[in-house]
Amino acid sequence: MTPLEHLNARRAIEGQLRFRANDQGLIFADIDNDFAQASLCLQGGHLVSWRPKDQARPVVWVSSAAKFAPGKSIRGGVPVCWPWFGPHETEAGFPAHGFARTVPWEVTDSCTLETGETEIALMLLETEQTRAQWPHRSRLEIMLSVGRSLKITLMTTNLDDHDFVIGEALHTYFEIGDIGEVRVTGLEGSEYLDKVDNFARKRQDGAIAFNGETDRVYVNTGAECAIEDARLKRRIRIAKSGSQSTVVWTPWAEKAEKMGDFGPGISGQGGWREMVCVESANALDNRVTVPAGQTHRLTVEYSVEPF
Ligand SMILES: O=P(O)(O)OC[C@H]1O[C@@H](O)[C@H](O)[C@@H](O)[C@@H]1O
Repeated sequence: MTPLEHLNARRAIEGQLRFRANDQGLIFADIDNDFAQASLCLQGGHLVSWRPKDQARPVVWVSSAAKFAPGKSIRGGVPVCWPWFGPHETEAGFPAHGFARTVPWEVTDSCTLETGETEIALMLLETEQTRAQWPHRSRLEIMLSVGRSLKITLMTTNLDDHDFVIGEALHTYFEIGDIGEVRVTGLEGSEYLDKVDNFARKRQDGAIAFNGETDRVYVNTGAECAIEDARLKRRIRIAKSGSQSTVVWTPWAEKAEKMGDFGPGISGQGGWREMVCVESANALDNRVTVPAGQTHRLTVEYSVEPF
């Protein structure tokens, strides 16, 4: 049996969940149940897409130019940023947003819930690279429940005899009609660090609308957010727990051009216009101390309603 056949024999669910490999050897879990379709790349524990069946367009966006290759991060989906967010504090050579999104994970469980939703759980596999960059004994797990809503829990367990500090994010790319026509609500009055203005501390006045590169870490907020999308006539709700930061990011034209993997988009105006990242995080002021022997959980739930 090949590893893929073995995985399908142990963890596939007839009519709901099947594993496949791409031409680069990456393995994906494809989920199709009564409520939604989704695809998850085992590398990075990275959900690549999610479309509830009552939606014509996916809710989790992935670039048509995304690379699906060993050791490469995927442009779109739900990258798992861990055990740090942004650049590493002291080591400039370590990858931005940590290593979790580019290393192999393994499937530890899969099942159908009583509701008919599909649940899948994965665990990050330690490698020489992860041990060199993270010299603490820990276990990182992700649990996804795919249905009309999408629930994700990221679980960090400290297996060491000392406390450690993590930064983390579920760096979700949401699909939208056009960046010029959406508003993000829920962060009114919150304090943020503005990454496009040298991390200046500011306070959010009203809902967020976009007319240029935006890269903000809202701190000390566990608030539910929503993306109001006038063009796709839908509101995406983002509820969370165990997360005190929310990152809002759009690269806009110039940065997207430089980054080079946003694709032309459905409109042909640039894929970057059809996504916005609203990331449930613990970053900067809100990095988390995980005491020895304890588990920290970050949970999100995404749902969609007419707008
Ligand atoms: O290109 P990456 O590493 O996936 O990061 C994308 C963006 O991720 C956001 O979370 C950061 O705030 C941005 O500064 C960054 O550009």
